[in-house]
Amino acid sequence: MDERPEVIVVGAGSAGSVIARRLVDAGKRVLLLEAGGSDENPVIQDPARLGEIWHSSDDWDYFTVPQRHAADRRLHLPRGRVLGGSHSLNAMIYVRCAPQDYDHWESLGNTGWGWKDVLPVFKKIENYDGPPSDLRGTGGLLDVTVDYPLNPIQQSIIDAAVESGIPENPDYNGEELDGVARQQLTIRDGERLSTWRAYAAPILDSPLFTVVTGAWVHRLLLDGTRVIGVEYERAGEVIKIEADQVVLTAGAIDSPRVLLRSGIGPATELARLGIDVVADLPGVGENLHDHLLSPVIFSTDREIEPPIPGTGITQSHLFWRSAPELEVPDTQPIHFSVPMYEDWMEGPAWGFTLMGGIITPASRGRLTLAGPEPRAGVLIDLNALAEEADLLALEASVRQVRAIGTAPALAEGWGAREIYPGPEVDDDASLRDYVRRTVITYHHQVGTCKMGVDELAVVDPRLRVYGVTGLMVADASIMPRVTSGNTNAPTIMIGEKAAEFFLN
Ligand SMILES: Cc1cc2nc3c(=O)[nH]c(=O)nc-3n(C[C@H](O)[C@H](O)[C@H](O)COP(=O)(O)OP(=O)(O)OC[C@H]3O[C@@H](n4cnc5c(N)ncnc54)[C@H](O)[C@@H]3O)c2cc1C
Repeated sequence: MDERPEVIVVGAGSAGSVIARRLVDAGKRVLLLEAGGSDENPVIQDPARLGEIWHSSDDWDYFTVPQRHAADRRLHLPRGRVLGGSHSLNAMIYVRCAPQDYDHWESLGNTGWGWKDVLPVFKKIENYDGPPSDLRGTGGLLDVTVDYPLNPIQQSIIDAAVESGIPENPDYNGEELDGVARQQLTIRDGERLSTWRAYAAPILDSPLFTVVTGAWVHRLLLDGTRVIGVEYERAGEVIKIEADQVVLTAGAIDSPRVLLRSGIGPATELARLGIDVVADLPGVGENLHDHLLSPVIFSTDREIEPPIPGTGITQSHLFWRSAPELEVPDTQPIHFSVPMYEDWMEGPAWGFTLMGGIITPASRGRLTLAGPEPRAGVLIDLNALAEEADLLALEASVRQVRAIGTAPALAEGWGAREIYPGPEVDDDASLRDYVRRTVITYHHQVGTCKMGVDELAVVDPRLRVYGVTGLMVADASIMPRVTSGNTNAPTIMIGEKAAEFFLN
């Protein structure tokens, strides 16, 4: 870019790609800085190869600190370090989540974020190929498909859930979430469709748009409390670049990381790290939370087919309330056509996995810098399963999917036999122990730069960072409370809202 950018967007992930597109469309000169590289790797584009990218150079490959309530294990937190961000390595499931989630955000003082406000944004995003509905969008940039072939085991899992008393829901993004359903996926022509591909890549020819990959932003540049640009490292060189505005879209781990390195965060902690305090914002890195899973793995009498080309290893899930009085479903089991063994597990090559899962966690953790240097790393404490309520809900979800595995469509249709937890896990205490030993992330970290009007809020309801000017944060980190379901669609919505705020 020869001319000075008007806006620097940091991170070409789910939200950043959307914001960049909308700002360029509105005539802004945008520089998009992405730490990772191209998304041309065929593993990324093939929906069936989900997971192969973990621990590769396209994964930030974060780990938590040992989790006290999860058998002292360090949980792996893959995050996309590549164009498309985590949308380049996620399961592509599109869930708008519950209307009550957004009404709750609004009730916290976040005017403009209620369901009535965000529903039109979701409709604008979508190009949905399911049955027509006033609640769904069809002209958006992001293809959302339900029109794909199901692996036979996935159809049997849906049938078994119905046999267990769970209603089938033809559109969990419609009237209500509850029920078992085939997943709606962001796939186009059999290939992953990230927001990078759907929004940003088509405007690469624009003279207003510059994308720099391999550009790892170390910190913000400030003039007093005014953000005037960023400092980034590329191929060993440290580069400073100025702009009128900076939008941080580095995700729930890296956005707070950049803020902390820039002196924006809890004053006492920054002082301890030897970082000059620019703005004392005690909420930066706090309120970290995530959805959690625990696997139930079954063997089968007959071989399960590998994924049909262009489809993935998970194609169905269900939303269920572990207590009927709950306002929204608190569990979301997800179903895989393969056995998802942990390192210490063994079993046959084919089988299937029903993951028990919780989506309204009460536990809250935090993250902070391990040291002041960019490479010092980050200490991530999810505090997984710290709250009894989370354990109870996850145990209920595991019990439910164990029962689904015994329904005729699976037990008789496939000879399904539970191998993990297995028959020896037959009472409450051993189930609790199993859940603590096997809990893993659902990959939905949020909340570390939360939006709000209280003393722990990092951004205001228009996503401007408190205490400084010229800076927005607009990604999954701003969610005050995680949505009841997968976080990609909500994050894309946040990107769209951020662009609207920026331009108006
Ligand atoms: C394995 C996995 C599976 C998932 N499955 C699903 C799913 O099926 N459905 C769903 O709804 N959600 C899913 N999620 C969650 C969803 O993908 C995320 O919530 C969403 O992508 C978050 O978007 P974001 O914009 O906040 O961050 P990201 O998409 O992670 O984008 C952040 C970007 O910023 C870049 N970046 C970070 N730091 C810097 C820096 N300092 N300088 C420059 N660039 C930087 C990163 O490389 C990245 O490209 C999954 C996540 C994972 C990891």
